[in-house]
Amino acid sequence: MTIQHPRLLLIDSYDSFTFNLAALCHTAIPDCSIHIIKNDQLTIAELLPLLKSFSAIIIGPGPGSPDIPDDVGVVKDIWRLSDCDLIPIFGVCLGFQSLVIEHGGQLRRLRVVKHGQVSEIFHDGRDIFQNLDQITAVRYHSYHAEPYTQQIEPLAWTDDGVENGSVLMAGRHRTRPFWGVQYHPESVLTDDGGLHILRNFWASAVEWSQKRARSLSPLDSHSFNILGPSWPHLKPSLLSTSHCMNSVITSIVQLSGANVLDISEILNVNDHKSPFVLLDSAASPGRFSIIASLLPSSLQILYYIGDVSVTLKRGSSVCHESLAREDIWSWIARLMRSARAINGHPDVPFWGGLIGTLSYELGVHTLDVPLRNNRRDTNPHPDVNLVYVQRCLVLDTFTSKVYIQSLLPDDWAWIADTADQLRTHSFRSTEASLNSKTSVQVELPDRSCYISKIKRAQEYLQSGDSYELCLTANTHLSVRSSVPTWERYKLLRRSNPAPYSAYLRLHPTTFLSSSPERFVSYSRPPDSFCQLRPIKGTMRKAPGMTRASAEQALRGSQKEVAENLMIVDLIRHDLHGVLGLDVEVKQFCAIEEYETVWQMVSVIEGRLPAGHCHDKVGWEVLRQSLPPGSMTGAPKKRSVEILQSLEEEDRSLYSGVFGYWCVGGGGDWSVAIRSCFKHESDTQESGLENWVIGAGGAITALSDPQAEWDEMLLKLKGVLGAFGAVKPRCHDC
Ligand SMILES: C=C(O[C@@H]1C=C(C(=O)O)C=C[C@H]1O)C(=O)O
Ligand SMILES: NC(=O)CC[C@H](N)C(=O)O
Repeated sequence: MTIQHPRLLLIDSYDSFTFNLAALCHTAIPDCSIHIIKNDQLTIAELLPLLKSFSAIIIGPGPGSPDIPDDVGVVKDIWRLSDCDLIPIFGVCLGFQSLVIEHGGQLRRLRVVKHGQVSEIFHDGRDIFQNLDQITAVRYHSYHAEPYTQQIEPLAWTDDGVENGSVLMAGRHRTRPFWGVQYHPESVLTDDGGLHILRNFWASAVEWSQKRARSLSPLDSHSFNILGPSWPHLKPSLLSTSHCMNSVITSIVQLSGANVLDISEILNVNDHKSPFVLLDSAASPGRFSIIASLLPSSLQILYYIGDVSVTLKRGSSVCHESLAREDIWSWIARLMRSARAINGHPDVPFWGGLIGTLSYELGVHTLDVPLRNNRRDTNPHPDVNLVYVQRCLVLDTFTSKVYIQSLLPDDWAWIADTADQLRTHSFRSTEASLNSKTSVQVELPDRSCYISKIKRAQEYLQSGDSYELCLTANTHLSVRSSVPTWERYKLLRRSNPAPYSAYLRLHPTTFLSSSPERFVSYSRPPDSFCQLRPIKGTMRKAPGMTRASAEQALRGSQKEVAENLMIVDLIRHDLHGVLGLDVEVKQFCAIEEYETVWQMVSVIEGRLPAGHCHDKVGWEVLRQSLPPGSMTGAPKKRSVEILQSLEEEDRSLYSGVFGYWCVGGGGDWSVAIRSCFKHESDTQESGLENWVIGAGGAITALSDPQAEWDEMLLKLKGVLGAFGAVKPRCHDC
């Protein structure tokens, strides 16, 4: 066996932690290359001839049950390898359960399922636990395997006390080179039980292979074609940077007291017939606010999933450009490649570029999960709605500097004119008020129906199909009022100021946001790195509640930390999938204060390997990571399928993202929550505005249905403030 260049085959059962496991193997087994296949990609007959080119197989975790053939695919057959095909195998969670039950062990459901929980693992220091002290490790499982069989030797346990008693945590086959662990070695909170165990497995695998004089055949090109490139594989399109053709011109005005609302009004936000976009850092930790000055000729890009063309609007002129063989993501990337610009001010995150929204279903579609058949009848909103911004103002709320920027050649006259308008304007605090004639009807989700969905979600958690499900529901508002949407936004901003606030009037949709959650931001090359800031854990700001008590309630809660941990692990996987090895959790479960709630926020960062940089990398991360994990649950694909069956309507803009892609190469996209949106045809036809507000929360096995209903209402309440709507009743808010 060639130990210098080991080759691993990692079988993925559609889990959201697979790339974390690949990264751990890469660290544990120096110089190894890893090929990842799905468990239904090859039959055992197709796989067998390839095995001689691999040093070992890793069988990953996954949703479902090891005794359901569709859930494990080829894994079931792998244990039946004949002696001459034998190869060392290491199974994780679902992979381990399969190992045990295929060798005579019993599969049982845990009485109390363990998702995202840290447990002490006991072992007697033998075999793959050699040289290890007691370890703590993260568990994501609903089933466990009982090794009442001659063939499996138990190696580790945990003690769940009255909940589940002693639960098998690791074992090996007595005669064949098969090992496995029930816990997750790749989780960010697993200690030495992660890296060390894989190193020990590898040492045992090498020893076994040497004893058998097993040699490794080269991977021929035919096999390579079947398997695809090894991980980490950076897409060739990520390895070159476009040449910059365009230049940004900037002028800076120092204005004490400048506020984003006044600036928007100077830039004609009150002309409701025209599009307008504002990305507003209305609260800490937000810093820059971006206000576009759109032209009648500004390009608007609209796309509905399923369309073969993209709709391009410039004022009243509309045309359709065929996507030909491209998808919408590559089409946009190509547009931005030609728009690449230089020379903008280095302190300013946005110099011009695309601003707008991407729907939740756009991400669902990327995951290959079927959408509702009739979606276009019930959801008229575009799945992509972006405008190309050539002129904009960026307000640095920390320094009160306003950066006036243009991508148009020699646009100095507009810049000078705008600077003059700002200098002569007397800034005041623009107040919004509700028109007393406003009448609002609020159609809340039905409580008993929502609670029964929470219970159904929990059944999926019990059956091992998901570890966490972010269940949501839409609230519909019928508003008869003469309050323009801009005034409505000001009300929202006042009642629920948030770091990722936004006013996006992008016909046919108007979207108002008071989101606290950044999804992904990426800095401009050459130092491009990506940052994700998932939120899980929400606590109402009750009078007298201090940061310390919020911390105690959130960080001290096993349930809340588990919810957050699952999403952190999922996002690490999403990032490892695009960027390769360099992914790090920079902040775990910190408490942040917002206007009406405390939130628990983690920060995960990643970058391309040294020497590589590309202005498309952030876009690629976005494409591969939608919908946001915090809005789906884990494992993402199965969770999204379940949510599609539980939720009655498209989420549409809610749970998607909004933000920008700057011509300088950076970008920033926030999660579209605590937001509302409406379609312009509603108002035109009936004089009634129909607004939609989505809200929800992560359901885990530990969730109390009533508390989850209350949490959903709490999130909703922040947005209802913009409508002066009768507050929904809940026990706790
Ligand atoms: C589902 C929503 O929020 C999501 C769920 C959270 C939670 O479960 O604590 C927190 C932030 C969001 O990721 C929402 O605001 O509607
Ligand atoms: N993480 C996993 O692989 C979980 C395995 C299985 N779905 C269970 O719940 O037990």
